Amino acid sequence: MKALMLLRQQQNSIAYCVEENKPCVVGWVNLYFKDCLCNVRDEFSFGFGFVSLVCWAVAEIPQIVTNFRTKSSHGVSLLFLLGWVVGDIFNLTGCLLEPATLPTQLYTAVLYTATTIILVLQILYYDYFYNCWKRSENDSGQLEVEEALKKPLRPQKTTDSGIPIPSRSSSRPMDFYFMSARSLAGSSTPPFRSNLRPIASDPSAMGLNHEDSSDDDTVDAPLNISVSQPKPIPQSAGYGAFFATVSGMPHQTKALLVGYGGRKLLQEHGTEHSALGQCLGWMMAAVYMGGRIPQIWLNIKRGSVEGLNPFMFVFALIANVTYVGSILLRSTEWSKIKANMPWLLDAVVCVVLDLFIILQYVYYKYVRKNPSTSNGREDKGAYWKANKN
Ligand SMILES: NC(=[NH2+])NCCC[C@H](N)C(=O)O
Repeated sequence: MKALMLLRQQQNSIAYCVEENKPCVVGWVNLYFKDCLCNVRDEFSFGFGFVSLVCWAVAEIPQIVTNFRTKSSHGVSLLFLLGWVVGDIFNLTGCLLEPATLPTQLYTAVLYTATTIILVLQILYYDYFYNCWKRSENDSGQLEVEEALKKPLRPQKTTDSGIPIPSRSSSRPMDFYFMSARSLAGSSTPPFRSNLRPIASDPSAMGLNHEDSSDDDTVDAPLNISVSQPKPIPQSAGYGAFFATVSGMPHQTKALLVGYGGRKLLQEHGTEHSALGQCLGWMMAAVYMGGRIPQIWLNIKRGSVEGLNPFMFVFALIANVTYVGSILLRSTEWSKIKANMPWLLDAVVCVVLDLFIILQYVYYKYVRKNPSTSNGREDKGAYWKANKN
C-alpha cells in the first residue's frame, strides 16, 4: 500500500515537472522524499514542508519530558491528544487518497501520529500504572509513618539529666510526643509524599490514624478522625464516553477506508477518489480544530498551566505555519488549493488556537499567579522541578 502510494506521488510530482518541461533538480529530494523540485518555488515549498516535518517531529518531546519529570500528566488534556490521534488517522487515510497531497505532508503525518501515540501511552502509564503503583507504595509508606509516630520520642532516662522527665505513668501521654500529628499539619514543610494525597489542613489529610492523636483527645476535644483515603480518579478515566464515540467511528467510516482493491477502483474514477480524500480531510480538520477546546477549557478550569509545556504549542504553531507555506508555495492554482482546503483551513485555525493557548500560558504563569498553587493544592514543587533549567 505504502509503495503504491509513493509510486503514485512520484508519478504526480514527475508529471507536474514533465508538464512544465523541467527536470527534477534536487536529486536527494527526489530519491528520499519522492518529490520532484523543478524550480525555486518548489524548493522553498519543500523547505517549508521540511521545517514543518522537523517541528512536528520534536513538538511533543517537551511535553513528554515534562510528564516524565513530574511523573504526571495533569497539565495536558488527554481529550485533546485523543483528538490528535483520531485526526491523525483521518489525516493519514486522507493523505493516501488525495493525489494533491505533497510527500512531505505524508511523512509529517506518519511522524506526528507516532509521537502522539507515544505521548498518549505515556499519559496512560502515569495516570494508571505509575500512580496506582505509587499509591500502593504510599499506603505502605503511610503505615511506616504511622508506626514511627506511634513510638514516643522520649529520650532514654539518664541519671545525669538536668531536667527530670516524669515517668509515663505519672504524666499525660501527649507530653512525650515532641511533634504531634497536629503540629505536623501546621508545619509548612510538606509531609512525606503529601503530594500524592488530597490536601487538607487537618491531620486526617495526612493519613495519620494515630493513637497518639487519640491520646490528645483524652485531654482536648475529641477528634473523630476519619482516615478513609479518597482515591483520586485518573484524569483519563473521565474519557470513557469519548472512547465509546471513537470506537463507533470505524463502523461509520468503514466504507471510506479502502484497501488496494478500492484504490484501483477509485483511480478509475478520479473524482470519487478525491471526494473520499476530501471527506476524510474535512473530518480530520473538524477533529483537529475541536481538539484544542478541551485543552483551552482545562487551562481555564484549573486557572493554571502547571504541567503544560508551552513549547509543544510553539512548535505546533511553527509547524502549521510552514505547512501552509509549503502548500501555497507549491501552487496557487485554485484546483490544488481547493484540494488541500481541509488541511489549509485546519492549519490556519490551529495556528490561531495555539496562539491563544500560548497567551493563556503567559497569562496564567506570569500575569495571574494561580492562588491554588500558592496554597499548595497543586504539586508545585514537582512542576518547578520539571520546568527549571
Ligand atoms: N498528532 C499531531 N501532532 N497531529 C498534527 C495535528 C495537525 C493539526 N494541524 C493540529 O495542529 O492540530
